[in-house]
Amino acid sequence: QTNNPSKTIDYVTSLKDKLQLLEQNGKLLLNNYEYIEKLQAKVKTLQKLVKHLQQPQLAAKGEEEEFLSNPMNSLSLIRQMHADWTHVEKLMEQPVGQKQMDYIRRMNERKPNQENVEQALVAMHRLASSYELDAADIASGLLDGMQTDAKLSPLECYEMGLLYYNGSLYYGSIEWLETAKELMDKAPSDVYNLLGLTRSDISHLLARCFIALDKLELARKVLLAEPDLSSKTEELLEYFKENKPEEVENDNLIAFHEKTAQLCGSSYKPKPTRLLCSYKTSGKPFLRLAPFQMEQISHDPDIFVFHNVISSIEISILERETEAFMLPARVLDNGKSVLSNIRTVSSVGLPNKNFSRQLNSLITRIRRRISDLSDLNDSYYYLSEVLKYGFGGHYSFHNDFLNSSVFRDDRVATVLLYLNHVPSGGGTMFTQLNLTVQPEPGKAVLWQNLDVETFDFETRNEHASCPVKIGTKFAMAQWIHEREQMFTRPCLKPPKARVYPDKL
Ligand SMILES: O=C(O)CCC(=O)C(=O)O
Ligand SMILES: [Fe+2]
Repeated sequence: QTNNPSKTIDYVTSLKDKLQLLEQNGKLLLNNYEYIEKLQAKVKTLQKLVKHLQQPQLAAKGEEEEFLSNPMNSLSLIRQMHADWTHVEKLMEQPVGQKQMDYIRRMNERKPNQENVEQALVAMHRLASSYELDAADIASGLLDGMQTDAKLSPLECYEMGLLYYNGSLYYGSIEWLETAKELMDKAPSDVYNLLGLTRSDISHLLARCFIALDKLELARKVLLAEPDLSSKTEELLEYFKENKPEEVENDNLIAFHEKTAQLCGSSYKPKPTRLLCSYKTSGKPFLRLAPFQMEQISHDPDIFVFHNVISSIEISILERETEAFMLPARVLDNGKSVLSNIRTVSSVGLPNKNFSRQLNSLITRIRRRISDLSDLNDSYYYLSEVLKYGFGGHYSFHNDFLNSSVFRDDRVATVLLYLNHVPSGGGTMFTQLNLTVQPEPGKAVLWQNLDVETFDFETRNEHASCPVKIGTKFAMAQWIHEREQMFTRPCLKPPKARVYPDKL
């Protein structure tokens, strides 16, 4: 399916993987229509036969003796009883839809697994918790003030409730379970039953949440209101009390920066500034020919935004050619790169020897442009990354400096280049500056990770990627290192705050 064998399926981020799911669902549907047709054909044949075999019954009704005294009727009945029912039996025994059954079994291997579902549930949790959204709103398609025509069914709401229950977050669980119940009551359907969820399953778990919170009366009320459970209420309560769930901490359900809703949410408005927009023509000589539109969005620390840094053709080449190489991104933890729920994005490091020459040379051109706009020197052996965030995808607040004795050559600045429009969410928020930059294709934002003069850590530029609400976020990050600046930007004062351990 892809030209990179190590590519893992990512249903949350990758549109391609999601499209494939939709396609598979379509194929399963067709397969099932075929199965239903086969079943119907069998039913029809059986009906025809049975109707035929009903004839003696109809003819004899009320006049059985007279009917049987007629030799033709007797012969017919004897023959029919001997032979015809055997045919019916044979027909009944004939298997139906084997081919379709084999198909659905074969498709099992390609279905999302429990882990995939959990990832999607956690992504939804990230949206709910960072944007302070209600379960009922989300379920009805309302995402942070934006009404969409998508909805959740009681089945998904129940799964959310279960996720929180298993992470010992009982209030969260109760909210989702109550939503599941309301949805079920509003539009009752035996489909939910057939798919394995009954109203009493929900009440059951709800009561367990109340017991875990020592709210016995509420638990009793829930059980008494459930026809299937009411007679067993006291018994169940006893059992739940004796078998309270263990306290479990699920790292995936971490709390978010308290400013996320304010800085990333739909009500965020940038503060008016007196800062200027201009064309950047100074610096590298090439800028006199092709200046960048530049906006200063923060002063002390200085943060700049540049427009039209990359063309839509270049963006589509980047997108098309990097897709197959994207893998869940890692963060540095004590010098080691590890997977972590503080950064949920797919990425690929650049340049990459597996890329085509065309792509690598495009990346070199983009990096030269980044170097031009930032007045900083870059070198190909420093990392940059193409990033793709799916729904709920985020990067928790952090600084980009490495502060590690292993990497003494620290990151002096970051340029983040946005490659698409994100319909909702996905901004870059500067948590201490109360500032959020919203992605737009071709827009770049430049901030310093080290103080311009002292090369000390610029902690005020702590930032985060807002969880994506709708759509995906596609971007490229370029971290620029201090060593390359050695001859153009001498360190005026030695960094004071940077204390590295003596030994590597
Ligand atoms: O995607 C963003 O907005 C921020 C990304 C970022 O901070 C990083 O990758 O270091
Ligand atoms: Fe960062």
